[in-house]
Amino acid sequence: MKQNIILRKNSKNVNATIQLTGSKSECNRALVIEALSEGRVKVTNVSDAADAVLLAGILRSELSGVGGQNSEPTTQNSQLTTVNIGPAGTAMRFLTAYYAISGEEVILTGSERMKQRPIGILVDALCALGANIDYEEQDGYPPLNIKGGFEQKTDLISIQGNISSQYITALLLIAARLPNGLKLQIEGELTSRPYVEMTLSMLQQAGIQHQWEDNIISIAPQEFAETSIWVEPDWSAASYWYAIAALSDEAELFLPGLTSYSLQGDSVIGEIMANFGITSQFKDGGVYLKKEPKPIVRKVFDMIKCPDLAQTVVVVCAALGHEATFTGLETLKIKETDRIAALQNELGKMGVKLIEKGLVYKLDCREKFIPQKMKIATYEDHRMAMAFAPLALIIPELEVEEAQVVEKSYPAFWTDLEKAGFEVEAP
Ligand SMILES: O=C(O)C1=C[C@@H](OP(=O)(O)O)[C@@H](O)[C@H](O)C1
Ligand SMILES: C=C(OP(=O)(O)O)C(=O)O
Repeated sequence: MKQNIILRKNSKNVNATIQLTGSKSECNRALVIEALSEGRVKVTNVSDAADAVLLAGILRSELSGVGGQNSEPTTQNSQLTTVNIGPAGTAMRFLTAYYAISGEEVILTGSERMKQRPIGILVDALCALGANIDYEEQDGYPPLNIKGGFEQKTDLISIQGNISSQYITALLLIAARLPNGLKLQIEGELTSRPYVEMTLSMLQQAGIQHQWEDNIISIAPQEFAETSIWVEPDWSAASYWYAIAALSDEAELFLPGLTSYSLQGDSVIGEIMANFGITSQFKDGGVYLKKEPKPIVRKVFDMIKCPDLAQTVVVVCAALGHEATFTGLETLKIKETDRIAALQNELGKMGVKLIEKGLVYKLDCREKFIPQKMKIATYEDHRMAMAFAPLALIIPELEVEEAQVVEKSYPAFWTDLEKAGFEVEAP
């Protein structure tokens, strides 16, 4: 279903309790751990995010011995199983490592955009370890033909750290199941570092120990523990509620289940949004957000540890006319869309420029205006839809194209906005 929606919000006050679904990142790791543990580890609070539901469908049908042959994303011709993970980047990367050691031969593919998202660094690392993987179309990109017959050639692998942390996570997830374990040497800067820490913490919850010394992470061959992993609510999803609070006159929001000790690096949104007068109070098993207006002084935001928050924070700054500078946006061009170009196009509709100067991006709000109506294109990117939606607090009629994109990580987003007093209508 492709559907545009129109958002309106009569008052600038927001008061609601919103139960967010489970973290897509945590859930995707937990599902791979569950599958690799052959059922010793159980996942609870599985996310509603479409990417996680898809991955659960694939991996849980494998667990039950069906081999996924009749499930939706998995099709079988005479010899080969094809697994299609659509737009799910983490699932693509994690399954590449998973199938590399599983012994099955599969074609692993995804959406047209997925075929433009690089995977060569991970494939090279897996092949150096002993996997047999061929490219079906373009070298360095999905679809992949992942063959059986893994024979470990080495336990020491070097990997470039600045393109995507997902390659590193994918390798760490399978490390304990490798006959000789893994020593992973990370070369250069490590982008999205909290996601690697999340992986190691979750492996630890599942009984897998590691050492991290300088730039080498080591995991010995080990058995998974008999345990369960509870998936926390999604802090990246929470960021849109912080943005709503930041653009409101008065906001009192309660997000149950979120704690200050999260595995998710995106929990830093509380600290970021404190600059915009949003307080976070952790009590009653969740977080209360409150607007306490104050002048915005922070001028520089480094997003290298939390790239998924970039669109949220850039849009809030643009809406408030706060001419901030952003760093750490290098990975945004290879996500669901080129997020830099998408931001530039859509912010341009309100006269705001996002100017690229090498690795630094500056917002120029000198020609900013607030239109009566604005139509936002979403570029098959859930975060474009959700990051721009809070603008309905300042733009009388905000149309969001292909609003179903939110399903990737937060399917209830539009109904949650209705709960908070937004009008959500078909055009
Ligand atoms: O490991 C993960 O769950 C993720 C890592 C990040 O990707 P990169 O490491 O490619 O920046 C992030 O953007 C993505 O949404 C989820
Ligand atoms: C980049 C993202 O996801 P993925 O890489 O898993 O497609 C995201 O959710 O913002």
